[in-house]
Amino acid sequence: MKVIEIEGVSWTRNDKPILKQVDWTLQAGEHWAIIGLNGSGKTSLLKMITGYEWPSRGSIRVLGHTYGRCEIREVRKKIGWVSSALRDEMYPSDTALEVVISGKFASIGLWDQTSEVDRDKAGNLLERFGMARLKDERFGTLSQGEKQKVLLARALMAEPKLLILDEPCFGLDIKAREEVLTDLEQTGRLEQAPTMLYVTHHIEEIQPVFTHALVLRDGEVIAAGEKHRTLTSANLRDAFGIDVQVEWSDDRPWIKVGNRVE
Ligand SMILES: Nc1ncnc2c1ncn2[C@@H]1O[C@H](COP(=O)(O)OP(=O)(O)OP(=O)(O)O)[C@@H](O)[C@H]1O
Repeated sequence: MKVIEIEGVSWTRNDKPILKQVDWTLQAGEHWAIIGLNGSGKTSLLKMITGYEWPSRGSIRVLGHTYGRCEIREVRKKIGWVSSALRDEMYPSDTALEVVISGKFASIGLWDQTSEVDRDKAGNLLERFGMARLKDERFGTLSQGEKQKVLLARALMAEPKLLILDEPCFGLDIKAREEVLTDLEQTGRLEQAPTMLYVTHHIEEIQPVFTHALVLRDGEVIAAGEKHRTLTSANLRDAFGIDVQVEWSDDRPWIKVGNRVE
């Protein structure tokens, strides 16, 4: 099954081309990383996938629904969203458990009745990420890394088919970052794992569970496919405009930086 099918998508704002003729298919069973510099169009592509922006040209099909011919709000219920920005959007006085439960309703704060089943499920998700002991702590008092784990559990509460991770490790120290990455690795390997889409400009965050990568430069796809074939020194030099060398270690790519390429 195709999870995302993007055909000939271009997006222009104020005469500025932001996405240029993007073609991309993501099949079930694959987990993708989207790589590109600041301003290369990563967030814009995510907005197309979640239907918050509309392409100037081309077609978008997500989880079998063609945008323009479906109820996008229904599709969004199957898409989980985790970003670093979400850390600041939750109510600091809600407990970690309440924040996780709110994922069921895709709401900020808890406004609906919750059941014993919801509380158990949220508790189990926190436990999966080693956070059970913090379930009654106020969200605002948690560390950045703990908040991000709570937000991952929150996204999984609604059992999404597609999980979008938009720079989830932004602002985390190396220990917290590795903990969140380990949780993602574990999530992607679950039997009922959602398809994961990880957006970053730090390629060393691409865990072994990610199978494919799409490299963007100035709104254009310069490489897309199996990660070892796409995350090459040549492609990343092209994408980043500096001399870089990629080295793989334990199936993770690491980057060494040389001189600027003109
Ligand atoms: N709604 C909009 N109107 C006009 N320009 C926009 C709009 N959204 C994005 N852009 C521009 O499109 C380009 C791509 O932005 P986008 O946020 O998609 O990049 P990005 O790869 O996600 O960058 P970052 O890593 O900094 O988040 C940028 O130059 C940005 O200023």
